[in-house]
Amino acid sequence: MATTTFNTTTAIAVENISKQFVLRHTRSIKEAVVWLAKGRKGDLVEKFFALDNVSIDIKQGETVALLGLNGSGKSTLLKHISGVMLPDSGSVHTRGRVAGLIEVGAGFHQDLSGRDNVYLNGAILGMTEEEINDRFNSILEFSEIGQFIDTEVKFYSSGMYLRLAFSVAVHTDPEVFLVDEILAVGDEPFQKKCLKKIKELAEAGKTLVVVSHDLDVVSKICSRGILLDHGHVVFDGPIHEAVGVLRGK
Ligand SMILES: Nc1ncnc2c1ncn2[C@@H]1O[C@H](COP(=O)(O)OP(=O)(O)OP(=O)(O)O)[C@@H](O)[C@H]1O
Repeated sequence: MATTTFNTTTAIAVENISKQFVLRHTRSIKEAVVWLAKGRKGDLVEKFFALDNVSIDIKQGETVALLGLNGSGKSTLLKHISGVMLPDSGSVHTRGRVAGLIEVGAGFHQDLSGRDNVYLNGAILGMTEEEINDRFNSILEFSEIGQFIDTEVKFYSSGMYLRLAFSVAVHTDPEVFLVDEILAVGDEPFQKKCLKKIKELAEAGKTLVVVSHDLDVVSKICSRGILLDHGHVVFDGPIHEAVGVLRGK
């Protein structure tokens, strides 16, 4: 059994986590009747491991890419690191403020304006009202939302959500920054701006965990690659080697 110790240089310690989900597929009435007739023996629902005994130790200031084919468990692992999902077994410890973009619109209230959502989202991410007041103009400027800041966010496009959510997240001054594939909904100039900001965070010694299928981009911003396959870590090492393994080289 792998063990990770949470020492002073550790930013994220994932220890032996497992997560099972129900394999959702429809059952025929016949299958349900047979199951009932047999006295409800066995499981009518099938489960599978989205993460199977995963352990990772990420040091402060490391830039890490979670790689793998569709459904390999990358987003599930990132959600465990962010704390929005809890493991069935094992534990996750993080040091300092964790922020980032896991799902577009998460932490946003549909009926509130962009402005109110900046305060709501900022508070969820651990900023005080004063901190948000001080940074509000900078948040608005980075997002380029302009006059739409007072529009209810239910009328925002997915790119506008992303702009505001990313802008709030980077302004929380996080120790650990997490980014899922969602940058993809931004237009090219905004994506470039986000990547520049992500690089700045890395250069400032922040810890970065990125989920992406864009192997060229992750090769530029990350130094370590963790490759997942069916919920298992199958490779953990330098990014260029990880990309090579994934590409079958
Ligand atoms: N809430 C959920 N309930 C049931 N199954 C889920 C849930 N979330 C994820 N899964 C399943 O867990 C597996 C891993 O999903 P995950 O989103 O972590 O993969 P991924 O590596 O990020 O994939 P992709 O590259 O396609 O985004 C998939 O089979 C997915 O269908």
